[in-house]
Amino acid sequence: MEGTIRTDSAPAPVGAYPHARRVGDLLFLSGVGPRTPGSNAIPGNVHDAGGKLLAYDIEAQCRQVFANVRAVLEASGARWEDLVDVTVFLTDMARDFAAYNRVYAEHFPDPATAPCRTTLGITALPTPIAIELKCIAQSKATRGA
Ligand SMILES: N/C(=C\C=C\C(=O)O)C(=O)O
Repeated sequence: MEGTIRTDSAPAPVGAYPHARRVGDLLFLSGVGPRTPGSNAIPGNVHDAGGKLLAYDIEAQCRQVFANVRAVLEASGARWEDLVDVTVFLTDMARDFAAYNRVYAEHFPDPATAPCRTTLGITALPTPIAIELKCIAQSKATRGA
């Protein structure tokens, strides 16, 4: 079955898009960052009294963004192992690649079964986050939405 997926288990979209869309046996996820579902808080972010971002924790953001991807997959009836392609956007490649790469490997310990991956450095993301993931999974509609 084809259609869109939206779930309260992942951070609310910041625009006019669903969390995911199924087309045949493929599931396309919208870009998702490390906002906490419900509160929208970004784990590890430190702000001054005026709300200016003073510091962030890339490891905490990585762990939350992977949790958010998992939540969208599960809401779609898919599993972590169904991921086939992951595009990762980092706002500061020089500062964050090593920590991100380490946490990534914890989540995909075996390269033989891991999804394809592409990592890009970009100048900005729509929310005050340092990482965003764009994922495609293969998952039969019979397993879920
Ligand atoms: N996917 C988009 C933004 C996601 C932001 C976030 O999860 O914090 C978009 O604007 O296309």
